[in-house]
Order: sequence, then C-alpha cells, then structure tokens
Amino acid sequence: MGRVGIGYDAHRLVTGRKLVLGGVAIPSEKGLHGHSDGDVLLHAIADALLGAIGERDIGHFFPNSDSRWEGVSSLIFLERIRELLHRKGWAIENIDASLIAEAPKIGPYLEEMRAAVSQALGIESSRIGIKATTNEGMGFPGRGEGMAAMAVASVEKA
Ligand SMILES: Nc1ccn([C@@H]2O[C@H](COP(=O)(O)O)[C@@H](O)[C@H]2O)c(=O)n1
Ligand SMILES: C[C@@]1(CO)OP(=O)(O)OP(=O)(O)OC[C@H]1O
Repeated sequence: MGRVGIGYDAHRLVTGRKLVLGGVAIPSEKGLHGHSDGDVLLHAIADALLGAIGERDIGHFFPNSDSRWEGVSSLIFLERIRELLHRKGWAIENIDASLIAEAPKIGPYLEEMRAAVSQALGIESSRIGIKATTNEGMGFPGRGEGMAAMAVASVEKA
C-alpha cells in the first residue's frame, strides 16, 4: 500500500547569499539564510519524503552542527534520501511542492528545477510538481522577509 508524507520549511531572506530554489541559482538581490544553501523548496521535499517512510526529519539526518553540510547544495540531501528510500525498498510515486515567495517569479526556472529534482531523486520529471504563489503582501513572505515551502510525497513499495 502507498504512503504519503508532508513537509514544510521557511528561511529568512538576507543580503550576501545566492538565491537557490529547487536546485537552481536564480538572480536576486537577496538569498536564503541557512547552514546549507538554504534551498527551502528542497528542504520541504526532503521532509515530505522522510515523513512518507516514517523517518525523522532533515535536521536529524543532516544536522546543522555538522560541517559536512555547510554551504552544500541541498540536492545532496535528496540524493542521500533517494539512497535511504532504495535501501528500505520504497519507490517514489510523486512529489508536489509549493513555494510561497513574493519575488522573484519562478516560472522561467520551473523546468530546470524539475529536471534537477528529477536527476537527484532518479524519477521522471512528470512525477514532480513545483508551483509558486505570492502571499498577497501578507505576513513574512508577503513583506519579503523570507520564503516558505510545503510539499507532499507519495511512495509505494518497490
Ligand atoms: N514567486 C512566485 C509567485 C508567483 N508565481 C506565479 O504567479 C502566479 C500568481 O501569483 P499569485 O500569488 O498572485 O496567485 C502564480 O500562480 C504563479 O504562477 C511565480 O511564478 N513565482
Ligand atoms: C539543511 C540543514 C543542514 O545543513 O541546514 P539549513 O540549511 O539551515 O536548513 P534547515 O531547514 O533550517 O534545517 C536542516 C539543517 O539540518
């Protein structure tokens, strides 16, 4: 029988950081703060996958006290989680993720993001949904203080 998982993450926007979303570097005055590259979209996807197989969260597997993860591409976390899924006999059915960000518009980068996630997880990009919405000017994403992302993942026994 299939299983589902949910993931949520939020990161602050700061100057002096590259903006990386869905594994893709996007031109921006500010980037997401974090121990890794701060890729909020991939962190939500990571937690959705871990939740689907009943495992603990991204911070458990990749603690921010571990210098191995400092500044790394969050695609590495997806690659490691892919290995964990494989070891435990799970296959990904699909992933769907939403980014909540006032700017920039990510439409032009969506296909590149889906390709990056597809490669890291070893699944067809047709199994990956990535969407974005503004927060209509409300709250921390609306004020441009940060970005949030949520994701769901569905897995089946391989
Ligand atoms: N960071 C974002 C935010 C939104 N989009 C696209 O714009 C559409 C309209 O956004 P609303 O918040 O006004 O609903 C949305 O449906 C996305 O297609 C985006 O690309 N990047
Ligand atoms: C990914 C990790 C590890 O580098 O750090 P961050 O990039 O700060 O991300 P976060 O979602 O706050 O927590 C998970 C961390 O363990």
